[in-house]
Amino acid sequence: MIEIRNLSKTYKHHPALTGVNLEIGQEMFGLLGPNGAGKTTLMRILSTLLEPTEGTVRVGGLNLLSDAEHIRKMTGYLPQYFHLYPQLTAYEFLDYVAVMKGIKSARERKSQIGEILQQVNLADKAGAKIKTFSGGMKQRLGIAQALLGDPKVLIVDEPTAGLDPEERVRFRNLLSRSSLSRTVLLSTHIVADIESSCSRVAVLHRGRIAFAGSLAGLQECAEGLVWEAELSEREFAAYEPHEVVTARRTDHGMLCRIVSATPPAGNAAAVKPTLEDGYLALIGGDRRE
Ligand SMILES: Nc1ncnc2c1ncn2[C@@H]1O[C@H](COP(=O)(O)OP(=O)(O)OP(=O)(O)O)[C@@H](O)[C@H]1O
Repeated sequence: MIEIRNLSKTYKHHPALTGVNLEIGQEMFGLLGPNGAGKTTLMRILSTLLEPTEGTVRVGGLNLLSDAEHIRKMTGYLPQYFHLYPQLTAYEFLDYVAVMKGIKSARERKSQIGEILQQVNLADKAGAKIKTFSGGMKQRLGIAQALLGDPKVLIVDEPTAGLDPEERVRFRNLLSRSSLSRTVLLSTHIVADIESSCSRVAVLHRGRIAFAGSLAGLQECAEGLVWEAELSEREFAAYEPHEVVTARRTDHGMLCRIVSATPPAGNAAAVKPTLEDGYLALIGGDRRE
């Protein structure tokens, strides 16, 4: 559905994306990366809001530059930060967005909005003002506006940051359901969001694709690099903080999970990597920043 070839974006002299190649089918695809990796830049390009400096993007066979208008109609986008009108009701807001998206028939708007409000579980809040909504309800309304027009591609930028665990699960399930009939591209730096809902994943690191493939493949990036060891408090304090994934106090010191090419001294045991270990092994020392 989406084909990205040799894509680069430079802001003045700052390279935000360099030589990105990716293929995304009709699936729920995760884009993982630390802050500043270039996730938002990539999503804004795919949403036709930003022009690339170099490279080509095809969406459903159409070229992003020459068919931008067509692609915009096929794409729903939920940005990381978006403006909601607090004085409007959920229904009024969605009706306004639907008009902006070119859905001219009032009857068609009413039917779509009713259906989408059901999908995002806000049907009983249609007449409530947005200023009374919780963070999770606002995110669900954000997805509702992106779903208007039944887009073939849904692009969602860090949607779960700031949500409580229950709302995060609810939101992830909503995206999974949406991906049954379309391509969903989910950007996040929360590994658990990818683990629970995506079929494939790419890791963006300093503007480059460091990995693209299955979740099992990402996990394997840390094969042979993950250790569990009980460290004394002194050994623990001497450790590079970015190499310690978890540390729990015990009667004898600290029980640590460590991602490192060299095993910790003493009683370290090699353990099976998790998806998070694979991601941390790839982005490595950048966690120091
Ligand atoms: N308009 C801009 N002008 C100059 N530099 C920019 C601009 N927008 C982003 N950048 C820089 O480009 C790089 C990638 O930014 P981007 O926002 O795409 O990353 P991100 O992975 O989405 O990060 P975050 O999770 O923090 O939003 C960063 O170094 C950022 O400072």
